[in-house]
Amino acid sequence: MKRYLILEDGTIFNGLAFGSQRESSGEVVFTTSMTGYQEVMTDPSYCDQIICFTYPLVGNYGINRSDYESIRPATSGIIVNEHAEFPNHHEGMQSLSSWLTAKDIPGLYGIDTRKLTRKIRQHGTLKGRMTNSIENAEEIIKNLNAEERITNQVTKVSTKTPYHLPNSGHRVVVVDFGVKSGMLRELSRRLCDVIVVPHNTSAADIIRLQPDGVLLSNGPGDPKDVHSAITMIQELLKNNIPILGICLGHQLLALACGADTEKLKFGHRGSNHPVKDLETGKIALTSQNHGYAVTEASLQNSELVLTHKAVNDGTVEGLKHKVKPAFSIQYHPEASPGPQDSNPIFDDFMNMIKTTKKEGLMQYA
Ligand SMILES: NC(=O)CC[C@H](N)C(=O)O
Repeated sequence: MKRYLILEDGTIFNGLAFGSQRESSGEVVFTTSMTGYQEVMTDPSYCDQIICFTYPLVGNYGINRSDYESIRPATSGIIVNEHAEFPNHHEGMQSLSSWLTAKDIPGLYGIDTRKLTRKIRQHGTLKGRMTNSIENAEEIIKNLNAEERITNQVTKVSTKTPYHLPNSGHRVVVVDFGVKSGMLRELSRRLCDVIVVPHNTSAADIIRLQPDGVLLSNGPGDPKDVHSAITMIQELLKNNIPILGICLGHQLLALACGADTEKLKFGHRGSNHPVKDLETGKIALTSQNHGYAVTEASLQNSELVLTHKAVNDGTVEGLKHKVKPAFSIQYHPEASPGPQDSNPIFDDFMNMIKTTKKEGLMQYA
């Protein structure tokens, strides 16, 4: 069956359908990850986005039990050059195509994904619609241009109720803005007693749980949509609760500390983004998925210090608080998918918790 991608600038890509028959719209973004498509598709930060994979063949090892980053994928659709109909891997449970059908996610294949990627790089991310016919293309293009930006995706993907992953170590409250399972896995590996709470939980409710530390998770959309998080974070800082912010969590920590964020032209999505640690001069290859970034110039008026920078475009990748036990990074130390270079970030968080506990700085009232 034919399927089309119609972009807001009027471009139409003709391809073929796989997965769900449903038509859908979203912000069209590209990822340069060469493997790890299951982790990418199930990362809640892709909510309401259509993901174009630049790697030409996707699906060759199928879908398995262990690579989920969330149970309910939130992506609006995927675009590949070619998908493997007959995957081959000992852990593979089903093909990409049958999984997309089961999850009601539309797929488009057989288009020149290099051309689409170049277009996004030149123009910036574009709104698009995956359709099964182009009869109404003009109207669709008009609607795409008239549509407001999608907002408040965090409310769609955050847990509605708190849940507990009991263990014997530090108690870490994870504020779920769309958390990837990889972050929970990394905390559990370090024996943390994890309590995951909804995105709009107040500081008072978090403090009542007597956390040794708080992780502000990744999540979809514009950080400026997540108003309730700002006062929550400011209160936690006042009480000296150790904080690690990752991706959206990093952007929210920045907003709470007086810095600003901006939308990047086409963002960073992939598993090969070099990031420089400004203290050590070392470069790590990192996994990334973000469309917004903290504005470097805005750090002047904030309580934060720049710690990491992207090597490719010089944007802000890491921050730490001048006096409070809090730091944050824009990339993904849990990888999933991607290189493990930054995994010690979770150990840095554990050490910050230990020091703050030893100094008896946390206030729970
Ligand atoms: N992965 C994330 O947390 C992404 C953060 C934010 N939604 C952005 O696109 O920049």
